[in-house]
Amino acid sequence: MKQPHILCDANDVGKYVILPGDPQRVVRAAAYLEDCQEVAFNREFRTIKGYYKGVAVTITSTGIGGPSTAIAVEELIDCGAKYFIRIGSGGAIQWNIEIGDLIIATAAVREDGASKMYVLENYPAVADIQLTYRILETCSRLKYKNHCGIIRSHDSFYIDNEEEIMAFWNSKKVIASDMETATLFTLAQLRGVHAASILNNVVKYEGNVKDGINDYVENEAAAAEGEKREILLALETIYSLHHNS
Ligand SMILES: O=P(O)(O)O[C@H]1O[C@H](CO)[C@@H](O)[C@H]1O
Ligand SMILES: O=c1cc[nH]c(=O)[nH]1
Repeated sequence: MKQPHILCDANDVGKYVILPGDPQRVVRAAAYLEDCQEVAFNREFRTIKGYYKGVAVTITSTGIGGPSTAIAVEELIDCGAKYFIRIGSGGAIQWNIEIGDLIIATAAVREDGASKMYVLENYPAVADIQLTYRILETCSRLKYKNHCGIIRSHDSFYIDNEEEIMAFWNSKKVIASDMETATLFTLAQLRGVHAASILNNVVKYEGNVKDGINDYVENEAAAAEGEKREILLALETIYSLHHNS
């Protein structure tokens, strides 16, 4: 039976799933797969399947935010998915993180609404330790610069008191923001599947949040390189997992 939102069934989805937010990132990731085909594209949920060095991989976009991520993850689990690696974009909140650097989340502050519908706020949103460790090992083998730590997942991209919030989380040593990881981690723990999250940093501040942000710096080439790296890191991790577990 096809799932109502992702429009996939068990024949379309493998054990290993990569989760970008953006449906266009699915298309860019397809370039790294062999025998790749689009399985479905409904609303924000675009799914492709193919092989990376002979290992079956599914890639599904979650759209932006917790609600659509929860829908995608629930339906993918129903189709048989067991391992999830988010490949997102994020905004650094520590100033040593450059555009295109990879951020590997150990846990996420639950500022999302979706995970709160599942379980109390004091339940932690933590990454799967073994999967995350394998990502870190793969990252050092590929010699990709990375920052590993706690991130925060929020629900509102545009807010009035953003600098205040950034300064607060900066002081708590939280390293980046995104909008999906907390929902993914919470749900994966509750459903007994494995989840990890890699973000490509797309934001660098001019000035310092504590003294006032002057501007955001953009660097499209570095951001594109970061995206390429997070795709390859996820694929190489899956390959390593498949052959060594
Ligand atoms: O690029 P993706 O994976 O969508 O991730 C980030 O980008 C979106 C905001 O622009 C949010 O979904 C945020 O988490
Ligand atoms: O600053 C950013 C950039 C990407 N995604 C976010 O949630 N925040």
